[in-house]
Amino acid sequence: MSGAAEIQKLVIASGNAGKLREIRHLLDPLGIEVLPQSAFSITEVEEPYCTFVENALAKARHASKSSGLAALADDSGICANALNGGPGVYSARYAGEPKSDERNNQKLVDVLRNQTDRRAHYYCVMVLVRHADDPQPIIADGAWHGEIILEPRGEGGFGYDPYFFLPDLGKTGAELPMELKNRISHRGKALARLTECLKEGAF
Ligand SMILES: O=c1nc[nH]c2c1ncn2[C@H]1C[C@H](O)[C@@H](COP(=O)(O)OP(=O)(O)OP(=O)(O)O)O1
Ligand SMILES: [Mg+2]
Repeated sequence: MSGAAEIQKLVIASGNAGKLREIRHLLDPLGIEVLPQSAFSITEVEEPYCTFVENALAKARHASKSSGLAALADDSGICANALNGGPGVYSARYAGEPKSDERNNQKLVDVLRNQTDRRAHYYCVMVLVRHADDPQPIIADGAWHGEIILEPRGEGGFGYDPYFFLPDLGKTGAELPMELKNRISHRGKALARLTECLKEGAF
């Protein structure tokens, strides 16, 4: 059975409005009907693992089980060189609970203020399961390299974007139109790779 090629309806296993906007835009051309997990009152699941891929798989399985649909999850984060890749998988709750982009950003800036190396990359793993116990999840990843600046710039994007500076573009992630961000971002790359796997009909 070439299940993936036949996916017509998908739940996005995320409660993050910024991610949902970007993923919807990326999936639009594929003609797949996309529903947010909020449409099924799906609760947030624990993300207890120390790898992005394990957390993404947990989110995808949970959303698929609760909705009865194929599910696509995104686990992502910002990884700073000076922090040995931190906050990484812990990016969403870097400054503790409840999650707050503002406090996360402030903490990252404070921690990196006296570092000379402020290079960082975003990393994203996307996982697609056809059903909760799918033994062949499709897994794809992507990275996006830049550096952390100490003053925010731009109103777009979400999360760490106002502090994530792209030297080649002379702009932060929050200063890019979503179309451009999606072409070059960790999420855009991961979803492009995932789409390739779908087209190949790898299973
Ligand atoms: O393009 C991005 N632009 C800005 N910030 C970003 C990006 N991509 C990931 N990030 C940050 C946001 C959050 O602090 C963490 C993701 O954490 P992560 O657990 O994957 O997502 P989340 O908890 O916000 O929503 P959910 O788990 O329901 O998908 O990395
Ligand atoms: Mg999360």
